Amino acid sequence: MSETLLEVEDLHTRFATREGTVHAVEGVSFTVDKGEIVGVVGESGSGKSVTARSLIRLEDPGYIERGSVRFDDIEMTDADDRTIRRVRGDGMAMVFQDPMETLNPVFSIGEQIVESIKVHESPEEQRLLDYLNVPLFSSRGKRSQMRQQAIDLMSEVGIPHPETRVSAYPHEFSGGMRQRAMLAIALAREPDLLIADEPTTALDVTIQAEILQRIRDLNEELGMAVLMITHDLGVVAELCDKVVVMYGGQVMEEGPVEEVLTNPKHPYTESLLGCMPQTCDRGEPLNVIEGRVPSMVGGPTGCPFASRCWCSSESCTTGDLPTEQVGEDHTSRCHHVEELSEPMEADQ
Ligand SMILES: Nc1ncnc2c1ncn2[C@@H]1O[C@H](COP(=O)(O)OP(=O)(O)OP(=O)(O)O)[C@@H](O)[C@H]1O
Repeated sequence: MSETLLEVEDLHTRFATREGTVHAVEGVSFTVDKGEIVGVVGESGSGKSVTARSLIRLEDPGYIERGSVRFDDIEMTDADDRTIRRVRGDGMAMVFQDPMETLNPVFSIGEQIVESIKVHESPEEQRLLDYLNVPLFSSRGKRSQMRQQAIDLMSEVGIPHPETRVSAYPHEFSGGMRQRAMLAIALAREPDLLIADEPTTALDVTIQAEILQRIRDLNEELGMAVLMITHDLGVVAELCDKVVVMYGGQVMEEGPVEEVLTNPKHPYTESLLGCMPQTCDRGEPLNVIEGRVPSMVGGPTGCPFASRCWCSSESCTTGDLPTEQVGEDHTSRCHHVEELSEPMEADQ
């Protein structure tokens, strides 16, 4: 039986703004099992990044209002700084869309990977010795061993000539190489869960495919679970075991990838599928979902997708959404699941 690694339950994350309270994450629940690859998909502004950041307690300037994030039996929502640091040291690691958010321009890539190895090997000691201004690994042997580890990690993520590039600085790397370097920094912590927030969005398709392949290899070789945040259902289809479809800060549909993509049970998922280049006619403009993502100020009333949905009714504009069990491990939060189309034929 699969073992749950991460359990998110009824998570609410808010931002206090001048316009009012932004309900960025509104009662999100899902799980990630050990070794599983889960995709979180949705349009821009649907709450994917804020959800991901809340898991690893990087929600600031937002705040978690309520709900639970249990990682390997640790409750993250009220964990102290030491516990959070320990989890970030070797439990959950995050890769961001913009590598410059993580990479420090004044240190070489190699130094930054070594720093990550140190944090993984000894998160508590590191902190104390940093405070005392004493280097943790002072012996020459240990230093060269870690440098070699950094080179191995760079080679692992597909950086060519790692022996020379270990001394290079972030500005000397291309976008794709920076993304790989960031992956190496995250992997140095040997995380049980890698959270990857749109790690390939800014890259061209060939490099995107290579990085996704690396992530899949690492998942298979190391048994590392992955939470892949993306707006691209193609990435989900290629990489993930399970998918969580988000809209308006809420989970609209969740289930095994093959099942959700061939037999969607939420109009929003159907709409997203209809916008994939693969489902549009050649030479024709891509489909778009009419209307706009709703403002999240003040929180939702009814289904956030109601104003853009072809099958919405009065019941959709008020009250809470039902969670309908539509298959084994497959749920949809829609009043009209029965009205949605039949499963697609395999040859379609
Ligand atoms: N610092 C902030 N202050 C106020 N609101 C914020 C802040 N960060 C995010 N939000 C709001 O939270 C909501 C969810 O944003 P989030 O970045 O999680 O969406 P997303 O699905 O990840 O989109 P994208 O794919 O563009 O990153 C949006 O309405 C956004 O405007």
